[in-house]
Amino acid sequence: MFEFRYNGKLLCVDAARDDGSLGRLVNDDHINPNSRMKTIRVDGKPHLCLFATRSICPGEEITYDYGDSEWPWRCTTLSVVEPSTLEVNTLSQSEDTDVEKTLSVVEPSTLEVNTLSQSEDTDVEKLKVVSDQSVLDSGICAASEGLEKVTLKKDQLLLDDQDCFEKMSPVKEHVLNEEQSFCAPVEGVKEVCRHVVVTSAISSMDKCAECVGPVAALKWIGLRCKLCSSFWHKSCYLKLHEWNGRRSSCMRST
Ligand SMILES: C[S@@+](CC[C@H](N)C(=O)[O-])C[C@H]1O[C@@H](n2cnc3c(N)ncnc32)[C@H](O)[C@@H]1O
Repeated sequence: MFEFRYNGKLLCVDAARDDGSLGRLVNDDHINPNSRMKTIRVDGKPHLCLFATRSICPGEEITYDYGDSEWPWRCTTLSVVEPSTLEVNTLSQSEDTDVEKTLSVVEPSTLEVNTLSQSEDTDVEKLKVVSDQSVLDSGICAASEGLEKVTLKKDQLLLDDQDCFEKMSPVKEHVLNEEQSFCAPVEGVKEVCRHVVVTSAISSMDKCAECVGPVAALKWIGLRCKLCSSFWHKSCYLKLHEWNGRRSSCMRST
C-alpha cells in the first residue's frame, strides 16, 4: 500500500496481490526506514520509485514509510513521549544494587522500547536489555557493563492505539547487541548478530528459525528481526532466550 498525491488527488496503490514485481514486497517502517518512495512523472504517467536514504547492508530488509494512515501493524511498536521521566536502572553484574539514572533523550521518537519480560505488576513493565544508539548517545553506556534493566510505567508511553496495547503480548521488540553478550563466548557459536524483533504477519513460506515450523497455508503471526529478516514463533524466541540464559540470545549455534 502506498498513498501519494498526484495532480491534486490522493491516490493509493494496493500492492497486496502478487504481480511478479519486487517493489510490492517492500514493507512499511515509519520509524527507521532505509528508503523513500518518490512519485516521478514519466511520459505523463506517475511512477513510484524507491530510493535508498542510507546504506543498506546485504540481507537487511528494505523498508519505507507507507504514509501517515493508521496502518494496523503499527500499533505493535511503542514510542516514548516523555523521555525525561524514563528511568533506566543499571544492574551491575558484580553488585546487585540498582542504580537509578534519569535518561534524557533528545529525539523521543527514535527511542524504541524493547521488551523482554513483563512483571506480574500490571502497572509496571520491566524491560531487560537494550540500549540502542540513542541511549548510548545520551551518555548512559551501560551495555558493555552488564545487564541493563529499564523500568517504564505504562502511563509514560504513548501508544498509537491504546486498545492494541491491551492486546499486546509482553514481547514487542527486543534488541541485543554485541556489547550485551554478557558472558564468555560459547563453543559452537558461529555468528553473533543484533536482532531487532517486531511482531509481524509472516508469510507461510517463511519458517521459524528455531523449530522450522509452522506448516501453514496462510500467514502466521510471529516475530521478525528487522535487520536479518529471521522469523520465530514468539514462544520459540522466548524459549531460546531462556535456554541461552546468561549469554546473549542473539547467538546462533552451529
Ligand atoms: C506491499 S505489501 C508488502 C509485502 C507483504 N509483506 C507480502 O509479503 O506480500 C503490503 C502488505 O504487507 C504487510 N505489511 C507491510 N508492512 C508491514 C509491517 N511493518 N508489519 C506487518 N505487516 C506489514 C501488510 O499486510 C500490507 O498490506
